[in-house]
Amino acid sequence: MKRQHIAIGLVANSEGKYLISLRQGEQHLAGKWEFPGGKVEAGESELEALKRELDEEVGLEVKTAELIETKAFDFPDLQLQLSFYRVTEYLGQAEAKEGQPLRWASVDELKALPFPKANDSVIAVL
Ligand SMILES: Nc1nc2c([nH]c(=O)n2[C@@H]2O[C@H](COP(=O)(O)OP(=O)(O)OP(=O)(O)O)[C@@H](O)[C@H]2O)c(=O)[nH]1
Ligand SMILES: [Mg+2]
Repeated sequence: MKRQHIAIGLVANSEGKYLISLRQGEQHLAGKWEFPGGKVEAGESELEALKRELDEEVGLEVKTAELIETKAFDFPDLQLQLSFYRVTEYLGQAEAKEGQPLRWASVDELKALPFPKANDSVIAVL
């Protein structure tokens, strides 16, 4: 099985709250909250994927981002390599472009909401 690379964006607003959305329906890990992001496609860098995914999912234009953590995470049927980026500069107003529930959450809220297991360590350092 091939390890799937995923680029994920941590976007904070002026109140220090982070942008999250709810995984739904048919999606892997439906019912969990997540930071916007998705699969790095062939020929794309992680940063390019991060920019494309945040535009497609939440309508934000990422200007600059810094890698804060990368980790491998395995499910029985799926192997992931997750790269978490802190988005340091962006343009636009967040909107749910794929109809997904979208909200801003404080760090305390992040700690209380259900996230995929792979997110534990990155939430802990916020
Ligand atoms: N976007 C995102 N994915 C996460 C997070 N944590 C985590 O384990 N994942 C996992 O990483 C994978 C990301 O895939 P995705 O479903 O967002 O990919 P995508 O946007 O390209 O979706 P698509 O397949 O609908 O085109 C999923 O298996 C998801 O469960 C997170 O915080 N954000
Ligand atoms: Mg996605």
